Amino acid sequence: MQLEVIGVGGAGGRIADAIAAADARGAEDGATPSFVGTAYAFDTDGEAVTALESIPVARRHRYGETIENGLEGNLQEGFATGEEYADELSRQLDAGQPSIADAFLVCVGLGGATGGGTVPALVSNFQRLYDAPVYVLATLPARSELEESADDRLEPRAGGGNATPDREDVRQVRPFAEENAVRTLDRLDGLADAVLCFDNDAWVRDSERLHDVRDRLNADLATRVQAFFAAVADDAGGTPQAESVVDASDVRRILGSETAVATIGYGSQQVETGGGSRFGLGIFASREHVDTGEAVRAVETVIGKALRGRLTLDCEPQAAERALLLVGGPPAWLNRQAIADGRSRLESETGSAAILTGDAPRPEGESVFAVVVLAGVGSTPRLEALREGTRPLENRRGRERDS
Ligand SMILES: Nc1nc2c(ncn2[C@@H]2O[C@H](COP(=O)(O)OP(=O)(O)OP(=O)(O)O)[C@@H](O)[C@H]2O)c(=O)[nH]1
Repeated sequence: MQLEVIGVGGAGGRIADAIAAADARGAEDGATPSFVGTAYAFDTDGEAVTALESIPVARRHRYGETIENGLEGNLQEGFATGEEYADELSRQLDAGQPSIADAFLVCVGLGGATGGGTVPALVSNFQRLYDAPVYVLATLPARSELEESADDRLEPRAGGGNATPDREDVRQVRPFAEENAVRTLDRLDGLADAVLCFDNDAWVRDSERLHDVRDRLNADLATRVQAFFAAVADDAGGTPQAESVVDASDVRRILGSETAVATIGYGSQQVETGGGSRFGLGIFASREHVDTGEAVRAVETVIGKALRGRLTLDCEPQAAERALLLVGGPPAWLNRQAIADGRSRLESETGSAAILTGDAPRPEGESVFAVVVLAGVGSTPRLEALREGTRPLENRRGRERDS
């Protein structure tokens, strides 16, 4: 499946960059089919786009030249900027092949103003211009961002003890991040076909600051995005030897077109492939004999990890209206019965009959993996808490407006 990947704002750009990097690595070592058509990064912050590594410079676009260093959390300004620049940004996609994309994946960190402000107008434009679905990949803010910690205040500065926070530190404290996130989600309602969520709060450990670990988080997220979309067949002939092919229209059915929230689970395990891989010997891996019991255990293990490990957004499987299971790896390891059992397990854990299963043979692969996509998960505890946390403020504003 081919995606146009568009990162907007600081987080969006970095996540799109991490996805582009994963795609390039997969294509280079021949283990994973490429799934990124063209990747773009759009930001009001010139420094942030300059710092990217994998998206070609010509596909990075700084907009809003009069805005000096990003919008620093002012979402109202963000929405106005988004409306103003959506056409300019949409035109950037003419450099790629948007008309043949199977879908658009718009990446954004909810909580800021640039990405959260621009993405609704951009998604609306894409819906008008193209037939393919527009999925939003959105991070939810970490609670630790909401206020400055004592550590931040006391942290010694290089060159001698000045506790005045620099610009980067100031931007790590986002008191309105949750409120902004909810407002952007509300704006996306009815515009995006689906919203794939990644909850920063659940992925940052207590002792860590998001800023310090964001590359790790982005790489983890990119791994999941790649495992999912690269396992979906292209129109151009399907995944080689897949017994059960899932294509872009199946993904469309699972993710839906009504801005359903989706979450991704992932598990992988290295397996013995008889030494073949990079140098074209991988074909032997697909032919070699693999002990059936071992193959069954590997498939069961990765499906268990995908279902019971950490999801990109925590939820109970039974909250899902629809679900997709993709199992990939060296063909000899893809035990059909174990995959069928995984499907039954997914059916019973979600209680949903709307389940699709596919396999993704990777002759050059050295691990077995499973991706579970739970879609239509509704209001998860985390999303509810976000909305609850921001409600008093909204009510207060409502009352202020009314008075
Ligand atoms: N996973 C992840 N989350 C990030 C990253 N950077 C920022 N975030 C999250 O995304 C939210 C928005 O931050 P940015 O994307 O930098 O903000 P922006 O859209 O550029 O908007 P302004 O800085 O307000 O102009 C933050 O509140 C964080 O929760 C990142 O690299 N990875």
